[in-house]
Amino acid sequence: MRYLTAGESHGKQLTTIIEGVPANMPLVKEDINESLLRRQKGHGRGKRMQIEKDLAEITSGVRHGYTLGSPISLVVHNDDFKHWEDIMGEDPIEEDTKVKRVVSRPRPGHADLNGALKYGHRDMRNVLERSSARETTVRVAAGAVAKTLLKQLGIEVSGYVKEIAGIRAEDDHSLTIGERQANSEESPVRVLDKDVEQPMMSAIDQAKKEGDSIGGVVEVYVEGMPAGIGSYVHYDRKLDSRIAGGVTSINAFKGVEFGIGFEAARKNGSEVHDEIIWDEENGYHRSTNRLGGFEGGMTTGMPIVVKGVMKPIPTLMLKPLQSVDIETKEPFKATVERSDACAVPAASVVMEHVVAFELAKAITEQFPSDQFPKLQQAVADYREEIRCF
Ligand SMILES: Cc1cc2nc3c(=O)[nH]c(=O)nc-3n(C[C@H](O)[C@H](O)[C@H](O)COP(=O)(O)O)c2cc1C
Ligand SMILES: C=C(O[C@@H]1CC(C(=O)O)=C[C@@H](OP(=O)(O)O)[C@H]1O)C(=O)O
Repeated sequence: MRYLTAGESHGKQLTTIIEGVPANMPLVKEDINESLLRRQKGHGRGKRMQIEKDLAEITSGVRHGYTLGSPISLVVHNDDFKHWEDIMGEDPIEEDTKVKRVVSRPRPGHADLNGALKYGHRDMRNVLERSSARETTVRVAAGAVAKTLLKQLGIEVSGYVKEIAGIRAEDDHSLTIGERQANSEESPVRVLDKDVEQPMMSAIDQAKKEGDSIGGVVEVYVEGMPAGIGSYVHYDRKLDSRIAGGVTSINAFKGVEFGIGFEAARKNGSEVHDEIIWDEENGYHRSTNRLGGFEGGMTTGMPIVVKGVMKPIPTLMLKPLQSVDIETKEPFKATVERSDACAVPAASVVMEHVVAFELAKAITEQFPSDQFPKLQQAVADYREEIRCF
């Protein structure tokens, strides 16, 4: 499976084309829209989310509720486009109108300056429209298709917030994945630990009041992946590496950890690795899951636990950072009309879907996947084979 996305933040629409989804898999647009709605929620979002109501239109690849095996294309319209039609339209405009609207002031922390240098855009709107995290809408839509596939193979993926502005949620290891999903859905900051919900919300409100922004850490938890998915034989088939690449490709994500992550650097080997045990009912498994479900680029069959760190939002409402106008070379301090103060809760939904896509991709590479019922059978057979191995 693979996908591409197209679309600008204030353009007409966002599009994704997903290739490689097996034929005859049940898929309805409600599966996708539920995910899109979840991404829009979360305390700390700015005014844009009040304008948009993200809904996916399936424009190809699905017929009567089943996939065809042909590319699936999904479209999400930007409701904000109506306010930007004259700026974002495709038709040529008068030269003097154009000059007045040029964005010549790169925002620190964004793609603006580097993108302008690379593509030669003197109007940095040409960069910022595409580099915006608005694109994560259709990444979530593609991930929702992946989640639908995984769910029907008994694999569940859940994303939630672990930390905002240094306030950390305690992990209750007894929580099932169903409880993780339900609890995060109920929380305005998508956190499982109720004790930190209010402090996190207050930290977001404080940052908003000060016109500043905050970041955090999100976690994705996966249950039901059989052992041995991915590969050790080549760098580009290692599944943990693909997941890490996917996670750091999300706007504002700066790092990834599996299991105890960076903490492993401060521990002895005896405190890091997971001992192997076996019993008749479950086959091979581990007494601990400190490595977060991966060894040698492959799943161990234990839950996958992966964290991503999101930097604070770069656009600051009342504390604009210094930059340089590329036309005048004069320094300036950027003023803005709107921005999110914290998008960590929304980003946990994005990461959930990005991880789901990598997992579905790995599964469809490893098993025959032209026809969904055959894929289901192959995965079931493999589960039995490794249980008895
Ligand atoms: C869900 C989500 C919402 C975001 N909202 C904003 C925002 O309102 N304002 C902003 O300046 N950056 C926002 N960002 C972050 C920027 O898109 C990102 O920092 C920028 O594109 C530069 O990319 P980089 O941080 O990965 O280098 C958001 C990111 C995500 C994942
Ligand atoms: C539109 C979304 O997020 C946007 C991501 C974003 C950025 O710079 O990344 C900037 C803001 O856009 P605007 O300037 O239009 O207010 C966010 O609202 C979204 O998540 O759907």
